Amino acid sequence: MDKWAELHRLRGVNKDRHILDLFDGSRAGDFTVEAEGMRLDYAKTNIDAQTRAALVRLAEESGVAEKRAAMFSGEKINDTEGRAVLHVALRAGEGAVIRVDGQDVLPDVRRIRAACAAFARQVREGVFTGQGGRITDVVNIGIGGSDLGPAMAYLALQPCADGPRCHFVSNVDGAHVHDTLRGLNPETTLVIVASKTFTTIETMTNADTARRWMAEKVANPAAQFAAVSTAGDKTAAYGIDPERVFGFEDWVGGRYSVWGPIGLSLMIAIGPERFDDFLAGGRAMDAHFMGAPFARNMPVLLALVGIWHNQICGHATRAVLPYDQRLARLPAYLQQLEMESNGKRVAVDGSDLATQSGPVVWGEPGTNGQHAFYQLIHQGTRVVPCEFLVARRGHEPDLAHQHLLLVANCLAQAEALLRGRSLEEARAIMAKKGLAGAELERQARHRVFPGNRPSTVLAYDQLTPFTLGQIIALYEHRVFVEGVILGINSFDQWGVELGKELALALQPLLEGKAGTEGKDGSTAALVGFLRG
Ligand SMILES: O=P(O)(O)OC[C@H]1O[C@H](O)[C@H](O)[C@@H](O)[C@@H]1O
Repeated sequence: MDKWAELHRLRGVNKDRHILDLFDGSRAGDFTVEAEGMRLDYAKTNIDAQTRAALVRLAEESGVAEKRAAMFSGEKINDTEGRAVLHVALRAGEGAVIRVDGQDVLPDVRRIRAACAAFARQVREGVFTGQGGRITDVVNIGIGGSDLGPAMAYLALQPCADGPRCHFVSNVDGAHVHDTLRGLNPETTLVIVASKTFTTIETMTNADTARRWMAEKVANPAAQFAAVSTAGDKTAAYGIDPERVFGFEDWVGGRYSVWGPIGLSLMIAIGPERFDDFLAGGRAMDAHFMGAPFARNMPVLLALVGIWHNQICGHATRAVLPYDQRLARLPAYLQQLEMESNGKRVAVDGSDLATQSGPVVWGEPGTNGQHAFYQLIHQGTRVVPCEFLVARRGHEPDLAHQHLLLVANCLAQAEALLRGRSLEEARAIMAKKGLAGAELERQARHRVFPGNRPSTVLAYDQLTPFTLGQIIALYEHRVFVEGVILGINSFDQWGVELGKELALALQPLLEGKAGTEGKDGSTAALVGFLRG
C-alpha cells in the first residue's frame, strides 16, 4: 500500500478541526519532547496521537533506522558521489571507531582537530603573529558551507568570542571583500581561505584580492594565510605553508562541515575549549537521535512535523523565527542545509519523486519580523508553519527585563497563530470604538485572525556553545530523516552546477571577447546592456 495513504486520509478527515480543540489536560506534555535540557513543543500543530502514530510508521517503513545506522557506520550513503556521510565523525567521542573502506577515520579527525586547536591557541595567545604584531582580525574567505556555518556560529556565540575579531567574505561581488578589508590592518590580519574543493571561483577570486591587499603592506603575505580544504595539492600550489593547511575528507559535506577545520575561525574566536563544548552539544544530540524511540526522538519528530506540513498539508514554506538576535544568520544557514540537501526532484533510484521535495525555508529573528512580514503569516491566504526558537535566559543579566519582553513576544505570536480572533470578537472591539452597522461589519472583517495556524517552539536554557551544537545537529538529523522519507540523496547538490558552467561561459561575452550567438534573446540583450 502507498505509504502516504493513511496520512492523506487523516488529513482529509481532520482538515477543518481547530488545533485548540485538541488540548485536553495532557496534550502539552504529550506533544513535547526533551533532550539534554532542550525542549521541542509541537502541541500547537494539527497532529494528534493517531496522526503521530501514522507519521512514526511512515518513518519506520521508509527505513530511517537502517539508513541512520548506515550513516553512523560510514557506509557510502551519498551514492551519486560514492561517498560516506560522516560529519558525525567530526564530533564523535573518545573511544569511538568509525570505518570507511575498513579504515578507522577518527585518529585523523583527532589529529587535525588538535592541530587546529594548537594553531588557534597560538593566534589567541599572540605566539603566531602577523608581520605587524599580534593578530587582531581574522578574515574567513569561503562561500556556502565554507562560510555560513562559521559566520552563523560566530555571531551566535558572541558572548564568548574573546579572541581576535572575525570577518566573513563570501560574495564574488568585489564590494564584499572591499568593504571588509577597508577597515583592517594587513599587518595584523590572518586570512583563512576556506574551501573544501579549493576551486570555487568566488573564494579563489576573493583570496587573490586579499593577497594583493596584503602584499601592499606586508613583505610576505603568504605567511599570514592559512587554508582549510580537502585538496592539499591545490593549497600547496597556492603557496600556503602546509603547516597552516588543515585538511578534511570528502565524506564531510560542505553544509555539514562547521564541526571540523571549516570551523577554524570560530575556534580562534571562542577558543578550543569552548569549541569542544560546541562539539559536545552536537554529540549529545547524536546520542539522543541514535537512542530515543521515534515517538520521543527530537530530530525524527521535527522531520515528521515538517513532512506533515509540507508533503501532506501542502504548506510549501516554513518560517524559522529565532527569538534570539544572535541567531540572525540561522535562517540563512538552514536555507543551505535544508534546501541544498532536500531540494531535489529525483529519488535515489533516478525515478521522479513521488511527493513534493523539501520546503522553502525562510525567516528573520523576532521581534523584527513581527514588524515586517508577520502580517502575511497571521492574515495571508497561505498557511506558513512557524518554527520559534527561544532561550530561557539571555547573556545580559542587567537587561533581563528585555529578555522577558522577548520571550513574551515569542509566546504571544505562537498563541495568536493558534487562537486567532473571531469575527464576533472583532465586532465587539469595533462596537466599543463606537462603530455600528455596515461600517462596523466592514472594519471588523479586517480585524479577524483566522488562527488555527501551526507552530512549534524549540526552547532552551541559554544560547551557549553546547546549545548551539545541539541545535545544529538537531537540524542536520531532521534534514536527514526527511530525506530518507522522501527517498532522496540529501548529500549531493547537482543543482548548483549548471549556473556555474554558464557563468564561466558568459565571462568572455561580457568582456566582449565572444559574440552572443546561440544565446536566447533575453540573455543576449542583457549582455549587450551590462557589457562594460
Ligand atoms: O567549500 P567549497 O568547495 O568552496 O564549496 C563551497 C560551496 O559551493 C558549492 O557550489 C556548493 O553548492 C556548496 O555546497 C559548497 O558549500
